[in-house]
Amino acid sequence: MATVLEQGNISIHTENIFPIIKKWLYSDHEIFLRELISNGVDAISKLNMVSRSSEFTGEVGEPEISIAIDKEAKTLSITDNGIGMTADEVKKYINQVAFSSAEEFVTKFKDSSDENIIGHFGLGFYSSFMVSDQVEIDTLSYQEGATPVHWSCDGTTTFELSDSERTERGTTITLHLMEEEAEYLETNRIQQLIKTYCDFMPVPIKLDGEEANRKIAPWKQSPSSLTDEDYLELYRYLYPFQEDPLLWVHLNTDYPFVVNGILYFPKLKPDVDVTKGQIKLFCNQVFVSDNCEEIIPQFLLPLRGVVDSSDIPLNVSRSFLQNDRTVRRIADYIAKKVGDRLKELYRSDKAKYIECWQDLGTFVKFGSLNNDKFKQQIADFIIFRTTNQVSGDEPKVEVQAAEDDAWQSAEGENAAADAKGNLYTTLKEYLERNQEKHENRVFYATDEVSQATYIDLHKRQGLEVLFLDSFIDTHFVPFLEREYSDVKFSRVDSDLDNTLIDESGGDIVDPATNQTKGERVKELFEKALAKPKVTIRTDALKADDAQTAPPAIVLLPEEMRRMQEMMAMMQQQTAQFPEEHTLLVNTAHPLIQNLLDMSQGTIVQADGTASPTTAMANMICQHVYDLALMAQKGFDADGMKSFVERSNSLLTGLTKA
Ligand SMILES: Nc1ncnc2c1ncn2[C@@H]1O[C@H](COP(=O)(O)OP(=O)(O)OP(=O)(O)O)[C@@H](O)[C@H]1O
Repeated sequence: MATVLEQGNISIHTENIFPIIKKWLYSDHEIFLRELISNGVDAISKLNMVSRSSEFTGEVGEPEISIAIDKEAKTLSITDNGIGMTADEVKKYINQVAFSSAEEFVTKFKDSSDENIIGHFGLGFYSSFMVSDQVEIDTLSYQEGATPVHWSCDGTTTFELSDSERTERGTTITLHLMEEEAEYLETNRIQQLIKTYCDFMPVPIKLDGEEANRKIAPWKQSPSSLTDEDYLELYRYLYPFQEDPLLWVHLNTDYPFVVNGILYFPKLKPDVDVTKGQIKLFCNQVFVSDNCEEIIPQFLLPLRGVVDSSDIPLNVSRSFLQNDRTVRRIADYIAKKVGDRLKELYRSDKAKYIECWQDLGTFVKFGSLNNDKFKQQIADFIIFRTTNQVSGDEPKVEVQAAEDDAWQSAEGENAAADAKGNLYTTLKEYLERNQEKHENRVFYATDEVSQATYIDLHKRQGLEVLFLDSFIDTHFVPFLEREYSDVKFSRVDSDLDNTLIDESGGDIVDPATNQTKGERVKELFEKALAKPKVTIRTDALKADDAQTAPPAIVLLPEEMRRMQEMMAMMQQQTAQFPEEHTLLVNTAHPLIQNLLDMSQGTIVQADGTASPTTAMANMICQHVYDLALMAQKGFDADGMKSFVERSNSLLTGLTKA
């Protein structure tokens, strides 16, 4: 073991460290006002504590902090009618940097009050030297027989303590502002600082005799004492000119840490940068910062509102915060409360839940992708718009008031409708409902317009389709597949389910050609299209009336399409329509039958060119293909050009006498 040569205390040279404290302790000069007003509020809280403990029997009076500007003398003064200081206390707490009275005080009076003390580090007062050449304190303690004290310091390590003329209990701090800090002699500037930092402090702050702060912090009140209007009013005040929020969560806990706050779910605007938090961080009603990024879990950043906690260490580096155990537990607590609120809304007012789903959905999905605990908490409350219909011509479910269960469709199934009559379901309900028809298989659509033909095809055969059509769903489908590993998710335009195919007719071999109908159609299209990358598949699609199913549809194999989408996303491009795809020709459609009949009559002419009928049949094949592409929005500019040209020549051919 090494021998200890010497032990001792590390010393600090005040002359060297003092300029650092004054200059670098806080990044913004303007926070000096927040620190001095906080000290005033603390002094008033302390007086309340003392008076409740019966140590002080005098008149407490109306608490007040007043700010006065003297432009001529270039001074700014902050006066409170709080506890004041004796000469000894000034020596103890002011002359000793980094020595706060808070701990001593709270320990001594812990039984007599629930007041919060803001300052704890014993540094805030010295921020006044960031903007002043000289600072004076004029103070009179509440203690009986106390004499008023005057303290003055010009920013060096020497001070002066003398008697004062003061007659009223409390403290006045007078700052002699530096030349370059003259902005703090402007009433507007001070007003703005009070609004920013001290608006919700519980004591009236008077500037030029007028009260300049709101005083009431609704998040510190009990939720039962607040009306919806109170919550909305606070939101409108904090975020003016914004649409009203969808709903809110009131955070309110004292143990094992103190957190109060109100978080609002805003309507998500596409132009809002969700990586930049808009939640305001407070500590004992004092505004600290406009971003809570280190404290709030990332997926909650789109939320707005207030988080107020005296347990978040504010004077440490922000990156350190993320690793702080209490901060992590606070973050978990907030996430859980948000999940609870959604769960509660889902259970108590589904109509509203659905109404908000457009915005909530993105948020919930983002949260599920990013936070495991939240995912587990919310899993059963993720809903999807569905094609599931109320049977027959019965009217669709009306959105109902909370007391009625809007989830119940006319059929008594678990689905609910929004104001437009669109029905919603959870995945669990979908799987249960469709267990017999297609167990562990989910059909989904990502674009109601371009996939309309396919959706219709599924609907007509009684197959339920879910809409996964928001931008986040590209990531959400693979996530669902991981979560429900035994369930297969197929987009409506990928491989068709067997239930959509009519196998009753069989495909009989025609003795004349020795080919089945399917084989003949395939050959016809392969020749006409001459596109080796397009696979021709033939099937008879089920339909009540053969005309209602399309003559052909384009299918994009699920895996291949996803791969392409992913590549496009990585290259930050929009996915192109894949060259490789399948054209399913519906052999049950009369048009295809006609086409086959027509092509049978074709003969190769003596000069080797195709007869007019062959040319027409080719054109129709191409046209059928283009129509299928069109239904899929799979056209490019060249495709559109040749489609128009061909349409014109087809019509010309048809109109020829
Ligand atoms: N207006 C005041 N009235 C009475 N006491 C005061 C006043 N201002 C400061 N003090 C005393 O001086 C001490 C040091 O104040 P300072 O602002 O430096 O630190 P703090 O408020 O304790 O902590 P923090 O650095 O977190 O603000 C306080 O703890 C308090 O005892």
